[in-house]
Amino acid sequence: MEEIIHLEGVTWRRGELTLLKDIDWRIRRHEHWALLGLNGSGKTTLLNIITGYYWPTRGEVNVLGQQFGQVDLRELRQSIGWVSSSLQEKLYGTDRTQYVVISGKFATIGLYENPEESDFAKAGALMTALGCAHLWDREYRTCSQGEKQKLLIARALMANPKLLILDEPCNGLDLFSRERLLASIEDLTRQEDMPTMIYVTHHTEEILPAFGHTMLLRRGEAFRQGATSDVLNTATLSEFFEAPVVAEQHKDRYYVRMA
Ligand SMILES: Nc1ncnc2c1ncn2[C@@H]1O[C@H](COP(=O)(O)OP(=O)(O)OP(=O)(O)O)[C@@H](O)[C@H]1O
Repeated sequence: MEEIIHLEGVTWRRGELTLLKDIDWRIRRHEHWALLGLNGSGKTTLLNIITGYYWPTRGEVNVLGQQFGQVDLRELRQSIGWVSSSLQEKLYGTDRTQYVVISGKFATIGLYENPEESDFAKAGALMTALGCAHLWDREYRTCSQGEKQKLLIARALMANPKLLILDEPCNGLDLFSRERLLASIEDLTRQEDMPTMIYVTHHTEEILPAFGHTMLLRRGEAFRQGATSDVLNTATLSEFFEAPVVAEQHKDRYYVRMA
């Protein structure tokens, strides 16, 4: 399966409102994408379409080679990891972090199955890869926001997803926690057997070089999409934000300021 996502003409209406309009999007395997848009631009709505929680009013949705309408969505969702802050609130604060991670294999909040030796080994390896192995026996509630995000990514990877959605993972992080989390994500993208990733954000500077493609979403429309280096420039972003901005490149990342 070479295509991870293939959307054609996806439109989603709610009453009088058109919240997504004619979205075409094609993501190939191992092609990591950034999805950039301001508040209310439709990012979460689009993710809900991809994960089958919303049904498009019009258009075709094919995810992981499966055409929606002919697929068991619960089964498909087992191959998609969606890391978002809303999950953080649902987890049990008193659980040890190792169980928070391992329970990702079973997609449960709390661990009710007997994990195997290999599950502990895998959780340990993932936590090491994300730089949070030292938290192994800690209560989840005692971890910082940045640490929790790393644990949630490890948790999502326990299920061997083919698609990993990182939904604004740096929200609420200070500059240094953010950079530590981004460095861990960058490390992951370099490892073999990692899923194709979609990184959702409001901020261009969070888009790592590994996210070689970017879609700009504005008022439910795909304003521009393509190679990140072609999309994140002063002219395109000024038009996109409808405000004069300057995009500056520093170490293969793009920083935007008001002109
Ligand atoms: N079920 C719904 N019914 C009506 N309107 C909705 C529904 N879900 C989302 N919206 C509206 O659709 C628009 C896009 O919302 P969405 O949450 O997808 O944006 P977003 O890009 O994820 O925003 P943010 O960055 O703030 O999370 C918003 O105006 C929102 O109020």
